[in-house]
Amino acid sequence: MKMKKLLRFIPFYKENRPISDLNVTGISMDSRTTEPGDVFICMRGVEVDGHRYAEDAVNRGAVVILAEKPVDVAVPVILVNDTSRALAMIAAAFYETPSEHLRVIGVTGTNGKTTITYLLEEIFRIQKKRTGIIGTIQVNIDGKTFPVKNTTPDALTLQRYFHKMRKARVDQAIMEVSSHALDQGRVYGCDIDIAIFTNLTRDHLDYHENFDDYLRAKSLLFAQLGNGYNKEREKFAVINKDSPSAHRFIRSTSQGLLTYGIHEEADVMAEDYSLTETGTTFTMITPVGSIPINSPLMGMFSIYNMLAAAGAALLSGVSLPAIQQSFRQTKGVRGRFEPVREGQDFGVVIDYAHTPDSLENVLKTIKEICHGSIIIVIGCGGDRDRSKRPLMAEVSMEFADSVIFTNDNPRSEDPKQIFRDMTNHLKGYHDIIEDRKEAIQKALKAAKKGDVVLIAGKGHETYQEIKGIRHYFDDCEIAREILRDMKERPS
Ligand SMILES: CC(=O)N[C@H]1[C@@H](OP(=O)(O)OP(=O)(O)OC[C@H]2O[C@@H](n3ccc(=O)[nH]c3=O)[C@H](O)[C@@H]2O)O[C@H](CO)[C@@H](O)[C@@H]1O[C@H](C)C(=O)N[C@@H](C)C(=O)N[C@H](CCC(=O)O)C(=O)O
Ligand SMILES: Nc1ncnc2c1ncn2[C@@H]1O[C@H](COP(=O)(O)OP(=O)(O)OP(=O)(O)O)[C@@H](O)[C@H]1O
Ligand SMILES: N[C@H](CCC[C@H](N)C(=O)O)C(=O)O
Ligand SMILES: [Mg+2]
Repeated sequence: MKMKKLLRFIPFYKENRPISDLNVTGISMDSRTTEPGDVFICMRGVEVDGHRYAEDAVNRGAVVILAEKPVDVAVPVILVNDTSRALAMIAAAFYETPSEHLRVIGVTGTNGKTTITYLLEEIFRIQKKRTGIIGTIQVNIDGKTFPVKNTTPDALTLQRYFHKMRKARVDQAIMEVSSHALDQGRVYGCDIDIAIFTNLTRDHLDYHENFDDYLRAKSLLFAQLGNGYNKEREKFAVINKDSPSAHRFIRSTSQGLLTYGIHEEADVMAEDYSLTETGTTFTMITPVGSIPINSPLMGMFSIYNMLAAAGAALLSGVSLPAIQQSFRQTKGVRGRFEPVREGQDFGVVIDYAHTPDSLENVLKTIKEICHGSIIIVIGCGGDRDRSKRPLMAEVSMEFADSVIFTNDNPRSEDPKQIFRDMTNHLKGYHDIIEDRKEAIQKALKAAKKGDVVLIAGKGHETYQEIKGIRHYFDDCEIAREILRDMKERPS
């Protein structure tokens, strides 16, 4: 493709040499994987500055460099104000602005993104639509899966996936949009039709300067709504009206608005709800009528997730009975309040709660259904927000009867430091067992009839990252193994 053609998507640039006929065959943002014929884009990263690698990229065959400041290389250099935005626009252009031709729903917020994307996927599948999902667990394009490194991929990978979706004739794309992604402009070149906001509570304050900065990043999704190429379809923001930050998100967008909630007056609401051991029931009130909902999903937070999904589905033209059917049939999402049943007489739940708020929600839900004691196994991830560690520990101590702190993904950190951050200020009794398998074993062996063991923090993850190495580890599989073993060899 002609470089000039790609540059048409960038409002302002300056070249140090004429590039009139220059052809590029690919885009690269990493000198380690640059290929001959690529345009190399220098990104200012969190760890290093990509401008340093311009020469390496040229040595690997890059034919032109896009940068924010002059770099001394033997090929033409194009200067732009912001390479993150330029990457997003050029990647979209290179793949023929694929999101413009897809219907795209983007979900942001601290908790509930993955769950809502899967609820929506189930709804659209019942409608016989071809779906594409991009998120924490994996990318899934009409049944074909791809592993992921980030919840929201970098701009180049993202556009490549949208392109794949177009080729697979996907009707509906559904993606999670993280605050890191918004801050780094990963979704800048995306044409999003419906943007959902779930909630905003404490997380990622290692990356964002403070809570307001975190909120500002999240609200970019709504500020950008309608900036895409497709001006024919109306765009909508779907906002949780019960969130204390709702008004900030509502104010950020000039597009259509649909609100949902339980306590505040909203367009889509839940009334007469009841939370039981087998799920939730409520009446869903919407602008097109009311309908009873009966779902195996547990807890108040699940009602919010269903309202958000229902709001976006209604805006996409799905009927109320189809939404009702989907919520009734849903199997839930891997690692989200996932029960493990091996015939034992106590409950075991695997859950991805890794923020103080999600942990509190899950524990409160268990408290409502558990007649015995609650035993929790939990840790906090390394190289992530330290400020949430004491809060997660406090929530565990407040709601559980027995607490075992253990490793999550320590990453590059010393696990002992993570435990100190979690427990230094605690007064009550708790166990610390570094080895996660041993911790799970202790919890399961201690459980009595009617108790519930919550194994929190890692959900669907099938690895444990220790000092840069990912070791195979699956909470659900380990719990099953131990439970079967306990059945065969009762003590
Ligand atoms: C902290 C963070 O967000 N890091 C992300 C960021 O990497 P970075 O800025 O650190 O990159 P860098 O290493 O400094 O390199 C800068 C540039 O130089 C280039 N480079 C570097 C070295 C070299 O030899 N040659 C070269 O060209 C790099 O390719 C890059 O373009 O940009 C990369 C590409 O987009 C991301 O993959 C990477 O995510 C890392 C893996 C990560 O762990 N991110 C987490 C914190 C994250 O983003 N999480 C969110 C949300 C999680 C949630 O759901 O709660 C997510 O969306 O996943
Ligand atoms: N609406 C909600 N409000 C609060 N907590 C929730 C909500 N939905 C789910 N949770 C809790 O948060 C955990 C993570 O849920 P989910 O994976 O859907 O969130 P996410 O926003 O995708 O998280 P991540 O930022 O890691 O991608 C769940 O295991 C559950 O404990
Ligand atoms: N996507 C989140 C997941 C955290 C999950 C938890 N298991 C951890 O490793 O901290 C993050 O990268 O912050
Ligand atoms: Mg997620």
